[in-house]
Order: sequence, then structure tokens, then C-alpha cells
Amino acid sequence: MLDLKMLEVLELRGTHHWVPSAQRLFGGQIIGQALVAAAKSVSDNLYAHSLHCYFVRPGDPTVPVLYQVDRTRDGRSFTVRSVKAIQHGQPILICQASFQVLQPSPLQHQFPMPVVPQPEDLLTVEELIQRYLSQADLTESAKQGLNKLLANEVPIEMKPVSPAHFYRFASGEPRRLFWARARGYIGEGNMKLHCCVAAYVSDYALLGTVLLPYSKYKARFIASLDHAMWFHSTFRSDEWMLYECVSPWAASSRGLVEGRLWRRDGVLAASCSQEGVLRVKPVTENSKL
Ligand SMILES: CCCC/C=C\CCCCCCCC(=O)SCCNC(=O)CCNC(=O)[C@H](O)C(C)(C)COP(=O)(O)OP(=O)(O)OC[C@H]1O[C@@H](n2cnc3c(N)ncnc32)[C@H](O)[C@@H]1OP(=O)(O)O
Repeated sequence: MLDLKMLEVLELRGTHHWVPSAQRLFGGQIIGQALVAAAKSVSDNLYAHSLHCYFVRPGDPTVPVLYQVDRTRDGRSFTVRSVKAIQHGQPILICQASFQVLQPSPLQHQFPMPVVPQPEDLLTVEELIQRYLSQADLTESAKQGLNKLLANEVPIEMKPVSPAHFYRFASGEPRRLFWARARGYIGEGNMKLHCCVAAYVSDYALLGTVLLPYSKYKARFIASLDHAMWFHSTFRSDEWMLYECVSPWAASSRGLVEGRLWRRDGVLAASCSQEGVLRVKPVTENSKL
């Protein structure tokens, strides 16, 4: 999904594999591919440690994306690349990514990982939806909504920690926890690729956290405006990681969300922050999903 075709040394082309029902490109795909483009222009001893992106236009799923990379700076420790994702001759995403050589330090701390059930004790999104679909009292529109979610073949496997809350069947605090991993096998060794995949995963279900306290409203328009991410340690994006999403603020048709990706051994692997635009409308009785 993140494979890019090299057109020139600093020009690459990406295509689309999974497009959300909103029929605009998935932000995570554009970020992940932009990071791939940046990573291809730095040497093997450099590791991605952060990226900062603005989504300036919706991505068009009917045409490929051109990634233009600028070698902004090559330093002794840090190297910065600027990437423009372009469609129809105009930028859809501007991204800056920074890479560092490995530099161990005695300064080391992190928050503790939340205590949650292990992935083996939880159901996948698909198993949960099948379970909901077998309920006799389901309205036709709820059935349709669930079938739409089931048909949505996302390349990420997910296991919600609190399913009712994950699916907004009940209002709750703006915090969402789920185990996630890329579908398929990536293997050890290519840390840059694991960061690109984590960037892809990090945009899914993140912004929706803002809506969790508002079960009386549903999204009329929702899109991420910017996305920043920091990579803290080595990890495997094809192994279960706990994704903790928290929204500390929402107002003015915008919401802020912070995400933390935890390795299952408790190591904080990556953090991200995103602001998005959310325009809502009241939920009518038969359109909960
Ligand atoms: C339980 C978990 C299940 C999860 C299930 C599925 C999840 C799957 C999907 C996950 C998606 C994750 C998030 C994303 O990936 S979003 C994609 C990445 N981000 C983007 O594509 C955003 C790109 N940027 C933009 O599109 C623009 O910058 C913008 C944010 C739209 C800018 O807005 P604006 O300046 O207003 O631009 P404009 O062209 O003027 O307007 C666009 C559009 O909005 C209407 N509009 C503008 N202002 C208002 C207003 N105040 N009130 C109402 N509507 C407004 C405007 O009329 C335009 O509408 P259209 O004409 O219909 O286009």
C-alpha cells in the first residue's frame, strides 16, 4: 500500500488501495506514502523521529499522487526533508519529516502504558460486527450501517478494548483504546517501513475520538487538518500495539486528538497529535451508525 514508483530521484508516485466511504483519500495513506518518499532520500543509518503535515486539499481517489521531495537539510545528527503530495498540479499535503542517527542517552522516561485486556482476550472488529448483526432487534438502518463497516476492507486489524464505546453505542469520555496491527507480514529489520505503516495506522479512528461524548450527534463532515507524529523506539507495526486516543479539546467546529501507540511490552513506541474539522448534525432515532 505504501509502495511508491520512483519517477526521478526526488519524485515518486503513489496509488490507492483502500479509500474510505467519504470518497476522499485516506489521510493516513498520504502521510504514510509521504514518509516513504522522504525516507527513500536519506541514508540507512538515519531513523525517522518526527513528521509534521497539513492536509490542504482533499485527495482525489481517481488519480495517483505525485510526491516531490526537497532535501531541506542534511546535518551531522538530524536530517530534514520536505515533501509535497500533489494532484491536479496542486498540493494536497505538505509534510516535513526529520530523521536522526541513533544517539543513546541517560535521559529516559515515559508514561506507563494503560492496563487493558490482552488482544487474545478481545474480539476483532469483524467478529464484533458479526455478533451485532446476529442480534434479533436490530433496525434495518443499523444493519445497513454495520454491513457497510464490514465491507470496508481496511488493511488494519483492530480489537477494541471497549466495543460499545468504540462504536459510540453509548456516550462516554473522549478516549478510545484499541489494539491494532497491519494486516500481513512485514518482518523485522526495516524500521523506516514500520514507521511509515504506523503513520498510516495512526490516522484511522483517531479523529472520531472527538465525537465520543456526543452520541446525540453524527458527523456531517469530518476531515483531518494536520497531523504530527513522533517515533520514540523500535517497534513492529505488524504486531499488536495498543492505540490510545484522547481528545483534550473541541470547539469552533474543530477538535484536537492525541494518540499514543504502545508496544505490548509497555514501551511507548510513538505519539501523535491531530486537529480536524468536525461538522455535526443531530442523530435521528433510526440512523445511529
Ligand atoms: C469506529 C471507528 C470506525 C471508523 C470508520 C471509518 C473511518 C474511516 C475514515 C477515516 C478517516 C480519517 C480522517 C481522514 O483521513 S480525512 C482525510 C485527510 N484530510 C483531508 O482530506 C482534508 C483536506 N483538506 C480539505 O479538504 C480542506 O483543507 C478543508 C478542510 C475542507 C478546508 O475547508 P474550507 O476552507 O472551508 O474549504 P472550502 O473549499 O471553502 O470548503 C470545503 C467544503 O466545506 C463547506 N464549508 C466550508 N465552510 C463551511 C461552514 N462554515 N459550514 C458548512 N460548510 C462549510 C464548503 O461549502 C465546501 O463544501 P462542498 O462545496 O460541498 O465541497
